[in-house]
Amino acid sequence: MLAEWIELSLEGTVPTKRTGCVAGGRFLIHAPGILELVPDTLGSDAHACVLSAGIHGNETAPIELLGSCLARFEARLLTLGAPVLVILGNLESIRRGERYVETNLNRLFRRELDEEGMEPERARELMSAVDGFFARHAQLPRLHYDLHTAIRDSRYPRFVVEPYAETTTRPEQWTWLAAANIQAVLHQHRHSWTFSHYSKHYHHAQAFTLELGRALPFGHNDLAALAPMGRLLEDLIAGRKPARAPATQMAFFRVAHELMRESESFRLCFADDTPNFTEFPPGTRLAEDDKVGPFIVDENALSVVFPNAHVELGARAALLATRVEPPN
Ligand SMILES: O=C(O)CCC(=O)N[C@@H](CCC(=O)O)C(=O)O
Ligand SMILES: [Zn+2]
Repeated sequence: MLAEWIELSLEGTVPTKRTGCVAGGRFLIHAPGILELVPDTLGSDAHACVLSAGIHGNETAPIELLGSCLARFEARLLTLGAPVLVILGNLESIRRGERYVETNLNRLFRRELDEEGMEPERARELMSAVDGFFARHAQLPRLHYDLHTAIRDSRYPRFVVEPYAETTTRPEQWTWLAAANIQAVLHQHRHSWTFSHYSKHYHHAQAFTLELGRALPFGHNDLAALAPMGRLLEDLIAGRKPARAPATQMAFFRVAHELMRESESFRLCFADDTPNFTEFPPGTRLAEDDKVGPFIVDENALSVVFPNAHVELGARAALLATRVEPPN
């Protein structure tokens, strides 16, 4: 049943059997694309884990990765030892293979949200699912990995975005991520209303957006490159202590500026296929916008992440970051 859950969710089929047994516990289907796994017994290092994918519909590798973890339950190669909320975010955009349908779901995760439409409705449903899940497992440390892939190549193909919030990231997180072959970390400098930010800001969870390579259609992903990340997910699901590696093997960056698309005239002054983390020296003209004028790199070199001139008006068109020391 679990192995088929992703397919059934994408078909829009609500299974008649919404609860049942898995190795080490049971599953509950709360709504399309929202599945909770409840263990009979907690593992020695159990966290309450939210694992989400498909917040952007064209980012398929994380969906395949979660699918292979679920399939391992069926094969009894994995035993549940922690409560896990598995989420497929934007079902209609996954069906269409598009980033979003009407608006970017990953900018809507705030409790004051008053917009109407498919994505705002889904954001409210997902926020409520996360609230209920963390309330049901309040005795456990909270964790949320929101799994994505990036539009373009990257100097660091696998990296995480650490959302901005008052809660600090526990040092062990860096060691788990390093062992999972994450190559870089980008600290956000302000609130961003993404899904991982929601769990960190409102629930004080250890939370990240994980970028796991490039966005490709189903069946074209290199899951071998994600095997260490698959092992980290399986350790979390089993409630085991994950493998560790020195945090210093990752490169750390902090966002210094955010380029916003303020008008129709906005354009980036570098090639569309410029890889993430490409560094531009002082004096480089990075963007032009009739409304706010040009953006020119001042005295410190800046690395560009997620450049996209075609975002909605008022939305983020790129993050500009500087290299920083690894946390102690
Ligand atoms: O490759 C891109 O340009 C976008 C990839 C992506 O979807 N990234 C996330 C990052 C979220 C964050 O800032 O934590 C997004 O833009 O939503
Ligand atoms: Zn994404």
